[in-house]
Order: sequence, then C-alpha cells, then structure tokens
Amino acid sequence: MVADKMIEPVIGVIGGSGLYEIDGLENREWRRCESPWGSPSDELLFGTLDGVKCVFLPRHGRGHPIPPSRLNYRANIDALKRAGVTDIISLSAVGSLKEELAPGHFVLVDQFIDLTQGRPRTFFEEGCVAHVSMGEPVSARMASTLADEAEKLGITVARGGSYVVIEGPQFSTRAESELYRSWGASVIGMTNMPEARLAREAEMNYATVAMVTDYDCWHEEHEHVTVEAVVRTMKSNSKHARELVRRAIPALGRTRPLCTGPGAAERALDNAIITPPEARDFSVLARLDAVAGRVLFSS
Ligand SMILES: CSC[C@H]1O[C@H](OP(=O)(O)O)[C@H](O)[C@@H]1O
Ligand SMILES: Nc1ncnc2[nH]cnc12
Repeated sequence: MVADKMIEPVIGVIGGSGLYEIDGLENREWRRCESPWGSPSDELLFGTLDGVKCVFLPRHGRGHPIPPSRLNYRANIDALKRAGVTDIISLSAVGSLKEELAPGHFVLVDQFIDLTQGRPRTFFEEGCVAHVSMGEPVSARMASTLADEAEKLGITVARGGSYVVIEGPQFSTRAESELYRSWGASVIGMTNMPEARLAREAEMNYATVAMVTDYDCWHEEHEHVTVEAVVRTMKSNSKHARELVRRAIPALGRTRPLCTGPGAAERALDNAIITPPEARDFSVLARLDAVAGRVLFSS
C-alpha cells in the first residue's frame, strides 16, 4: 500500500445473466452514456448506497438481447470509467468444473483462461501501443471483501479458482469440459474476457463473483447445462447476489489509500505505454481520454 493519495471509490456493478437491477439504490437514475468506442449494452443506472456512489450496467442489456460475442466490452468499460467508477464487481453465472463447487455456491475467482476468439480486447491499437500486466487479473482486496460479506450472509464461498472463458454461444462439448477439468480450472463462462483485460487497461480494479448454476456437461449424475437450468438456479442465486451487492458496496466504498497490492489496477498504465509521445497518433489518442487520460494528458 502507498498512502500518497486517498481514493473515494465509486463502485461499478456489471450484472450478468439474471441480474438486471440492484436493490436498495437511492437517488436512482438510468442515464444513457455514450462512448467513443460505441454504445454500451444499456443505459447506466446511477445511485448511492449508504452514501457510496455506484453505477450498475446490465451486461447483456435489460431483457438480455446481446450475446457474449456481440457485447461491446470496450464501450461498457469506457462508459463505466467515464462515470467515475474505480472498482468493478462483475457478477456472472458459471458452470462448475469441480465436484465440490455445487450450484448455488459462489466462487471468488482469481484467474482466467481466455479462449475467446476475435473479440476486440484492447483500447491500445495502432498509434498508441501499451502492454499492461495481467499476472494477477483480480483485485485481491475486492475479492477478499466480497468473500467476507458473502460468508456473513451464509453463502458457501470458494476463495480463488480459475474461470475458463469460452467464445460460445453454444455450451461446451463433453471432451472440452473434461479438458478444462484436466487443467484444474474451477468454473466456465462466456463473458469475463476481454472484460477483465479492458478493466485493467482502464486502471479499474476488477473482481468477479462467479455464481455456480450447473455442472456444465461432465458430471454423470447431473443434467447437462441448459438455459432453463441456468435461469432456474439464478432465480434462487439472485436473492443472495442482490444481498451481497447490497452489503459489499458500502464495505468497498470506504475512503482508502491508493492500492498497490496483488491485482490492484490503479497505476496499471505507469510504464505500460511503449509508443513514445512523438510517435503517437493524435487521432487515436482522442478516444483514450477516459481510459488513459491520467498518463497521456496529465503533466
Ligand atoms: C444464460 S447461460 C450463458 C450465459 O450466462 C453467463 O453470462 P454472464 O457472465 O453475463 O452471467 C455466461 O457467460 C453466458 O453468457
Ligand atoms: N456451463 C456453462 N458454460 C458456459 N457458460 C455458462 N454460464 C452458466 N453455465 C455455463
């Protein structure tokens, strides 16, 4: 920890399948937010919880019209950054790849295995190249607070685990599912990459609450995953998810020093941009104003 600067956190919540609202928000207002990267999935819901500013975005849009491969992850992350968000809680329905992670359990994942294909995955394209560290993609501070709050609510929680991100939209074959199990991965889903990469580039802390809805298709005693099964389990998970968000926002929203612990993102761009100022393309820099303004435009 470096105590040179205090942060007033603004908590962003990205709601996944089955989570299109959050509870208990005061001063609620849905607002349309534009981004130079295109349109986010939906309007953003602004509000406060116990005085902490927060912003909610339904990942797939209200009514779930947008599939994982067509989400504009860059616009979503850029819009949250423009809204002042410092810390993102990502809520996701996932399949379990381990016997002990049963439907209804929450996993505070700490790693991702990215098998997505062809999704735009960086804000730093030709004209301004950057390479940020992804060794610890999740904020350990946020994950630990989320796990503590979930345990207080009586939710069964696993601290740590790898989330395999597939392209979808189809679920996996059994051979694929067995392969991911042989890698030791914990859960499987379709959305957390490139979301976590882009959050890191935009210097926002990121933590995922992976809510187990099914055993994918490897477990001999459980049905293979279907949307119906995911939605059914999410209906019971969502009460826990909403309670967790209700408690975690005030806990994460306390004024705190700038964090430099494992998975902290707030200074991810220090020493990450390799293109020197004189070689940068000005037309590209304009749309980096929100995600990289701190390093590009401040003296
Ligand atoms: C509705 S089942 C598959 C769908 O659910 C998960 O989405 P999210 O992470 O937004 O909860 C999964 O990744 C798929 O997109
Ligand atoms: N088994 C599974 N595979 C991919 N995404 C999921 N979301 C929920 N369950 C899933």
